[in-house]
Amino acid sequence: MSRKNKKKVFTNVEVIDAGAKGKSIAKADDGRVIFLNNAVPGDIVDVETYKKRKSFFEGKAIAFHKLSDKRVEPKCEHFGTCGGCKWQNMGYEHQLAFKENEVVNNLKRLGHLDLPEVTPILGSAEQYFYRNKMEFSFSDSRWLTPEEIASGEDLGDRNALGFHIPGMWDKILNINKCWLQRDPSNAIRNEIRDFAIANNLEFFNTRQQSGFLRTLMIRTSSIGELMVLVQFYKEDIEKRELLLNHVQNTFPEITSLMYVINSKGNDTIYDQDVICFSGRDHIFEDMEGLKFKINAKSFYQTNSDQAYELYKITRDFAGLTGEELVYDLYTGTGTIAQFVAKKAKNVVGVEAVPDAIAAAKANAQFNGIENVDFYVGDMKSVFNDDFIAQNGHPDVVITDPPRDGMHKDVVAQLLKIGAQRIVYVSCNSATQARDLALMKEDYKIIKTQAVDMFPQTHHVENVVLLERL
Ligand SMILES: C[S@@+](CC[C@H](N)C(=O)[O-])C[C@H]1O[C@@H](n2cnc3c(N)ncnc32)[C@H](O)[C@@H]1O
Repeated sequence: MSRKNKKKVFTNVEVIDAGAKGKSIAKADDGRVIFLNNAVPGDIVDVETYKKRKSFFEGKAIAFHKLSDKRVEPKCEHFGTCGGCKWQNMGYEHQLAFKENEVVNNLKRLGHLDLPEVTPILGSAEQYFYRNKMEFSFSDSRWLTPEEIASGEDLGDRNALGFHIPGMWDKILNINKCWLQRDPSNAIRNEIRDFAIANNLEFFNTRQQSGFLRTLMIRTSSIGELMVLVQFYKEDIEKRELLLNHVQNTFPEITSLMYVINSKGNDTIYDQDVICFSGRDHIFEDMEGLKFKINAKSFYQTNSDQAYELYKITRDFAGLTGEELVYDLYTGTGTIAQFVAKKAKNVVGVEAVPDAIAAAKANAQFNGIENVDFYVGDMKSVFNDDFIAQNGHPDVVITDPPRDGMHKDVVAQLLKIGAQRIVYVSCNSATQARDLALMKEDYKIIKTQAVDMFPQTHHVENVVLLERL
C-alpha cells in the first residue's frame, strides 16, 4: 500500500450527513471529511481509511458504538453485497430529506442561485418493486461470501444469475429475490437459472469469454405486459430452443420473448440483431391514454409511475395554453414531447440517438399526434440559428439533458433565443446548478421541485422553472 493510502483509524466518529454517490460523511478529528460506504448519518463509529485525498479520506466503519435512529432493517437478503439499493438501511422519510437537501445545497452552494420557497420533494408511492426494467448477468464465477470461503465446504458449481459486485467486472452476485421489479421478475430469473443448471447450459465466463448464457433482461409495463430477452454468447439451436420453449411454456403471460446472439467483447445489445422467439417484438406502456411502443432497445424511464408524476410537473411548469411553440431538448423517445403536445400548438424534439427518434416518430403516429416534429443530432451542433429559423422561435423550452448537463454552447444558444419560459429537468442537480448559474443574469428561478424516481438509492431528479427577466 502506498504511503498516500496508508490505513488510518479514527475512533468515535459521528456520521453527520449523506453525500455524493450514496456515501455517508463523517468528520475526522483533524477536520478532514471521510466518505463511508457502510454507515448511516447519526451512527457513531470507528473508521478505518483506505484512501487519502487532499481534502478527504475514503474509509469504512469497522465498529459501531451507536446506531442511528434513522436506520431501518434492510428488507433485501443481498443488502450490503449488492450495489443496487445502498440506502435500504435508512428510513424512507430520511432518504427523501437527504435528497431534497442535496438538491437545494447544489443549487445554492454550487450555483449561488436565489431560490424561491422550496416545495417538499415528491416521494414515490412505491418504495420497492418500482422498476420496469432489470438486467441480470450469467456467470460461472459466482461471488462467494467470506463465510462461504471460510466454511471450507465444497461449494458445488459456481453458476450465478444476478448483478455485478460493485467495481468487479467478472464477479456476479447470485440473486434470489430482488426488491426492485415486481413479479414475475424474480420467478422468471430463478426458473431460468435453475433450468439452465439442471440442463447443463453453460454460464458465461467473462475472463475467458466462453460459455453459452450471457444476460437476461426483463421489462414490465404498467398495463401488465412483459418482455423477456435472453442474450446468448454463441448459437446452439438445440440448447437455445430447449431453454426458450421452457420459458414460454412456464410463463405463458410473456408478451414478448426475444433473444440475441452476441459474440463480441461486451454485452451491450444496441448494435446487435434482436430476434423475436415468440409473441410480439415489443410491449406497450401507457400514460394518460398515450401508448408508447417499447422494443428491446428502447429507452423508457424506469419508474413508470414516477415518470408520470415528473411529466405532470414538467407540463404544469411549462404553463401551456395551446398557443405555444415548445422545444423538447434531449427528447429521448419523445415521451415528454407527446405528453405536452395536446396543450401546445407545436412541439419540436431533438435527440442524438437515431433509434430513439425513429421510436418517437412511430409513437407519435401511433398516438395520432400531428403537432410534433423530431430531429436527430448532437444538441450543440443541431441547435443553431438555422434550426431556429427553420422551426420557429420557441415560447417554452423543456430541456432534460443527461447527467453531464448541457454543453455550454447549448446554454449560450438558449440565452440567445431567450424563450419566455424554460423548464429544466435534471437527474444531476450539480450540473443543473452549473448550467443555471450561466443563465442567472437572464432568467429567474420561479419554482423548483425535486422528485424521487429511485427509492433506496441516492439518485434524485429535479425540475426547475425559469422565467425570462
Ligand atoms: C435524461 S434522458 C431524457 C429522455 C427523455 N426526456 C425522457 O424523459 O424519456 C437524456 C437524453 O439525451 C440524449 N442525449 C445525450 N447527449 C445528447 C446530445 N449531445 N445531443 C442530443 N441528445 C443527447 C440521450 O440519448 C437521452 O435520450
